[in-house]
Amino acid sequence: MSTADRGPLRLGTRKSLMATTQSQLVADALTEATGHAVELVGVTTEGDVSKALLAQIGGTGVFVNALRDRLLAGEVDFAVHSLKDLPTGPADGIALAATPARDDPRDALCGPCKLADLPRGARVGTGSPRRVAQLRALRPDLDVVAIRGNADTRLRKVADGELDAVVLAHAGLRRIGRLDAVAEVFDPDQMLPAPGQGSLALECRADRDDLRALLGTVDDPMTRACVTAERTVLAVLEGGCSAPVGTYAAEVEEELHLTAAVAAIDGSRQIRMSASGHPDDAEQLGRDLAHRLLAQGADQLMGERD
Ligand SMILES: NCc1[nH]cc(CCC(=O)O)c1CC(=O)O
Repeated sequence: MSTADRGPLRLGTRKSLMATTQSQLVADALTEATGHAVELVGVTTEGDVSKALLAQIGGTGVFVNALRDRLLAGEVDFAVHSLKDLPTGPADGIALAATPARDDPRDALCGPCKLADLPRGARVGTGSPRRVAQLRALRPDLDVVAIRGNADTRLRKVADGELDAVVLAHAGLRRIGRLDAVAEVFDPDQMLPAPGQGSLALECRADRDDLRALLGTVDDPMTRACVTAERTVLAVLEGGCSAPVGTYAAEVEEELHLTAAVAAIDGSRQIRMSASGHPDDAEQLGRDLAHRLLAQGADQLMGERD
């Protein structure tokens, strides 16, 4: 039976506002491009129910595995993930069918003022070692507090006065309609985003060639090149989404320009490097840059915890 005979395509998604919003965006783009109706199927993942800090429950895969299980069981046709939540390793039987055009990949400070204007010792919340390390490098005096929960919950801690500010992904804030909370968008020179941040991933079963072709209609090749370079850095450094690794790849005069940094969690040191190459060589570009970081002592920096 071909895809066209099955009725609406079933899109597996997490149930948070951010997830359903980005899934609906993809659904609409697919319907527009192919004429196929798409229906959202909400799935609860381990990352949605666990109260542990992401770094403690292992990070990689907690938002993703339940969706992949539904794909493999044939209960949904494809899934939409935030690409930065996807582990870098391949998943058996699963294909990355498309990476749509990327949203703003940068991090944003949400609070009453810009980072430089926060008072000494201000309490700033984030659960990500990458953001912790870079915040401490920028403002060693801050009290950086570990938090988790969805973006709305984190913003509420600022509104309630429990925290002075939080750092969140600009793309996610836009998707939940909360750009009003943004006081400052960090330039990648100040804070390098997580590999794949701001980008979405469409996955389906690897044996569904019909679906792979259909989903490929919303793929953006330059986004794929950028996130491939970024995620290859992370893979070579053997870090998950909770590693203190920041990356940023973008098209500059038809070349792919990649910057990556590894930071000590206490903010005391950072190793940062850049490289350029052809977008077709994105993986090689990422691999070479990661090896240059390792040659400068990146693995030792990442091993340090406080
Ligand atoms: N860690 C959870 C997560 N996964 C994707 C996003 C934001 C949206 C994106 O990067 O595409 C977020 C929230 C955040 O980091 O602020």
